[in-house]
Amino acid sequence: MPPYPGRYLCADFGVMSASNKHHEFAHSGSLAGGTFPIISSDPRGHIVHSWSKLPSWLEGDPFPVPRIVLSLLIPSCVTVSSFVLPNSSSEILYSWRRWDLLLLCYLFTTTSAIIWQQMSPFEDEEPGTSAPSGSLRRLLSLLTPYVHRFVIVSVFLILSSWGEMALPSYTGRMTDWILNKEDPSAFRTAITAMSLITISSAVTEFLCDCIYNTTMSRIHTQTQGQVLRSVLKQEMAFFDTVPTGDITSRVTSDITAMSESLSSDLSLLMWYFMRAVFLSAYMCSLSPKLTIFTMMCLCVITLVPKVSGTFSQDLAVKVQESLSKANQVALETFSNMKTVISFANEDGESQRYESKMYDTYQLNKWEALAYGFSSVANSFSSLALKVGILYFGGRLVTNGEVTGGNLVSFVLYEMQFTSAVEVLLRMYPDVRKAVGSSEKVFEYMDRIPQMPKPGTHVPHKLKGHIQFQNVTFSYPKHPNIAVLQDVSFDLRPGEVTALVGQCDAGKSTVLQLLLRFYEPQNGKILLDGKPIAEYENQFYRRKVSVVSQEPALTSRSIQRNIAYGMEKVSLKSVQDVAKLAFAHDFISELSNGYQTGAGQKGGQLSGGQKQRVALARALVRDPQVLILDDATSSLDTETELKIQNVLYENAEKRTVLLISHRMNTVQRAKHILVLEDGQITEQGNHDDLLVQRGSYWKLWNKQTSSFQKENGE
Ligand SMILES: Nc1ncnc2c1ncn2[C@@H]1O[C@H](COP(=O)(O)OP(=O)(O)OP(=O)(O)O)[C@@H](O)[C@H]1O
Repeated sequence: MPPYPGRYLCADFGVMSASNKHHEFAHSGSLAGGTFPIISSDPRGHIVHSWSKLPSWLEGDPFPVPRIVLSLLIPSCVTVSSFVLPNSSSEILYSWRRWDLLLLCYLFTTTSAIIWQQMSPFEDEEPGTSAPSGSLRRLLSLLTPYVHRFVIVSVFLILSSWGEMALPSYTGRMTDWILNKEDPSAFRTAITAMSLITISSAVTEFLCDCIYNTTMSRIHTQTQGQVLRSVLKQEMAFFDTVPTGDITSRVTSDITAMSESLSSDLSLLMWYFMRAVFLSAYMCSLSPKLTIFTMMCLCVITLVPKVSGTFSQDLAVKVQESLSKANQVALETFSNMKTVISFANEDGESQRYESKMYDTYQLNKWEALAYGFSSVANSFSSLALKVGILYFGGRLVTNGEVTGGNLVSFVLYEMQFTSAVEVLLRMYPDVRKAVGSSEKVFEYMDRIPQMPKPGTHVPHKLKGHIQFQNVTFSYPKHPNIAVLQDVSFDLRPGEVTALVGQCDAGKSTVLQLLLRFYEPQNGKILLDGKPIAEYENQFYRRKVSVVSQEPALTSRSIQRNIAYGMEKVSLKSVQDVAKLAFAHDFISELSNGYQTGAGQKGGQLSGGQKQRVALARALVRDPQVLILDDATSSLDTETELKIQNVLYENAEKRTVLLISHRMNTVQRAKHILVLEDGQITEQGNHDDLLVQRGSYWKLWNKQTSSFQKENGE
């Protein structure tokens, strides 16, 4: 099935079919063992896949595997010996004195125990990671909405796989007819039937491929959108702790690897599983003994890819992590190009990138080695299987247990089956690798944001009265450092309140809490008497607007930057707010006016221009609460004064919080809060605070004296 044709040209067997049956076998083995996933989330929001390892009647048994293996020992030995030593089944029960048989039994027991151990699923120690089989099931769950299409695909799949059995079946029959010198017309009929069935099989395969691939493309697109949506819903702490390179790599390359696995590997899995079912059924009808022997050999050789696959999957995860670290360096460098150039650190950044890439190269070498090793190991085990099957098949022929024609058919089926296994063994590590890629994607997709449930409150009228009540907060990255301690204050409607303090006092943190980027550990933040978390998100973000010191603009037109996040805003409204923010004049002078692109991160505008565009962007929403975090720091004194006038003159319309380092911008504020080491130490108006001769007085004196010095007064 495209994009992987699903047929392999084997030198010795001609065109052979491949199968993913082994993969399915391994997982159905774990199901047979009574395992099933339990999905829950830990307190940090990570999805945890845990596994109930054994059925309830076996839980609490400290030695379940040896016990089960020992109980199966004698029947297993009898079964094996019936193949190896014909007519000795009963004899073996009384032959424990024979060292060779005893050795054979223990050899079988050990092998069974190892197989059992290997097939039991992994337990998740790490929160947020899912077991490989869990990921596979999760991959399959993506297909659920398209179940009706898969029903059609399955029907075509069955018909096509069944049709493929015609060639070996009719070849066997023709052999019998030739050997028995039967009617030549029967020979012609057989050839016609065989051709018709094979052509029908090819047509159904084509239809199956078309439906399957269109469905898969749709699933790919949807998954990519789902992951991005899920990432965008995460709380700010997630973006603080997870590097941007990591997130980008998950949303782009990991999803591509995962969808490739869905479209090629999963298609192979389905296709060849069905084929293997038909092959084994036909083989069983011809010689049950030889079929059982083939299956038993398959059980043993599945160990090889299982072991090598686990190793290369671990390596694949490490390579991905290492690559994402290198990407992070490149991303950081490109986004800070001006800093890199101004400090002439191009070589330093190149070296940093090269050193990360060197780490990836080292891991890649191990990965290549592991891949080579697994290929060789798979080839050897496949060779051993072929020899074994030919040996026992030959014995059955000489014993006369199957007819000549049936033997030919059986050998043809068997060759398809073994070559399918051979291809499967070769691709098994790749499948594991793809499943490995999907683990992190699902980790992001299933991550529950650590935020309270979104609120629904949408009042008709909002006054804009903000209250901080005994708020204590530390950033998730440093949970032991309280950035705000027991902070209480009011931002009253119709007033400009200023927040001042030394660097690192926690001023911007107040803003971040107001914007609901983080949740305080203690205390409440209320808007008109209701906790801010109870307000509907869109409504809240429209009513509470912020302009920061370094506003982030996007690479779209200035008009669209001002109207960012709003659906229908006329050019006239945009121009009106731009005039209020004293941005209209400079925008009109640009080559394309409001349609001029702002450049990446607003890079084509100066710091002051960016701040004015950001102010217009906040004002266009007509917010009830406006927060300015050093928002005019890059403006010249004259423009800053003009903007201040606008704010103070329109103060009665809304609640304004002014965070500033420049003391001259805050002195007109009705209420001034002084923040020191995360605590409000003084509050009042400018004159009251100067009289107190406290921290505010010191800050004021410091700035005015340095201003006087600068002006030579
Ligand atoms: N995302 C974050 N994760 C961890 N710690 C942070 C984070 N943001 C700020 N901090 C820390 O919180 C403290 C207060 O920072 P904040 O930015 O609120 O101070 P500020 O008063 O606004 O400083 P400035 O005036 O220099 O902007 C600082 O020690 C800072 O290192």
